[in-house]
Amino acid sequence: MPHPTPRAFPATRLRRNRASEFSRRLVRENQLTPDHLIYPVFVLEGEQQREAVPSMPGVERLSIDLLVEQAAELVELGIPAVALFPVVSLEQKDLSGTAAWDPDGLAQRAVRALKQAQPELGVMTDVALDPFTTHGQDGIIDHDGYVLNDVTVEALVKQAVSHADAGADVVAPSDMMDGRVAAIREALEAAGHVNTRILAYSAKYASSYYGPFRDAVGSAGNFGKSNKFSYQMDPANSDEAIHEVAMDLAEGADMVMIKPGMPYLDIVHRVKTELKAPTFVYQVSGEYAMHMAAEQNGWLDGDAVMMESLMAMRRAGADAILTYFAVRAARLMRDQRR
Ligand SMILES: NCc1[nH]cc(CCC(=O)O)c1CC(=O)O
Ligand SMILES: [Mg+2]
Repeated sequence: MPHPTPRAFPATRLRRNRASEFSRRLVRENQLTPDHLIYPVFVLEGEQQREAVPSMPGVERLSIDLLVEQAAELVELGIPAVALFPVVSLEQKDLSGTAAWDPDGLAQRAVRALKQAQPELGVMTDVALDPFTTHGQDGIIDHDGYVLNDVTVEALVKQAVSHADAGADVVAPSDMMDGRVAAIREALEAAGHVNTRILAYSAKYASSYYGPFRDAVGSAGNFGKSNKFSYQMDPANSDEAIHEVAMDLAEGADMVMIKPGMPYLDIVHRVKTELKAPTFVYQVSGEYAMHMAAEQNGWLDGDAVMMESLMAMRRAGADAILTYFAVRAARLMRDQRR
């Protein structure tokens, strides 16, 4: 599209507005504030437990008591929500991930503790079986290791309802089974949870950028050399993402997610412009790890590329961003306002 009133140089000098900070601010087309951030956290059993994740410098797994302390800072910083990822021991895992819908499971207890301590902080839960299966797949497998769709959906429904029963504000199926949003929505309605939001990981790609996350939740070891190609999307596809998102919206999703982030911003842009629904993006563990590695080597300015990467997601059309940088970015924004 040509500019509606094309004018020639020197009547137009595009550098004029860039000449001062005040005019750069006035013509800035996109904003990034703490309102746009969601903080993913890894939850551990026990008390006063804090474990570093080596492939994610600066990220720690926390026991519920320490997570509750962290939640106070999130509220103070103006971050609207957390996304919980439980880390359970191998003894609690089995072939079908039955610990996932235990009403007193780690995620369910974490939800209750957070909602009690910080009622205004939105709590999102991950609906998928991978933290709870011995094989590390997101669903229940047959003898050949194929993840069974409809059997898995039944398990996911139990998991999602148990999260809502515990007080989760948003359940976020990240499993990529077909039909799970409709099934979860129906069960939530039947259970009276009419305002529980569903954030559907609608276009989740079979990405190698998830490596550090699998270290963090301890699903990597069991997972070994297998992959998730039979349910997560092929990175070569883009129309298919529109199809996935449209279906999840039709099934009752309130918000949709594109994942990973920076390598998939074309998808974020298409989804937002074509479907016009609340569109979130996940800056995943591998993206975080790359930024941190470059920063620690002195190769990139960490704060600057962090903010640039987040703004790029906003510019592409993301309404909110799940990012391990949420706290660091919100602290930086607070300090810059002072
Ligand atoms: N349900 C699995 C899940 N939920 C979030 C992530 C990745 C998040 C990240 O890399 O930060 C994954 C990884 C996977 O599909 O194996
Ligand atoms: Mg789908």
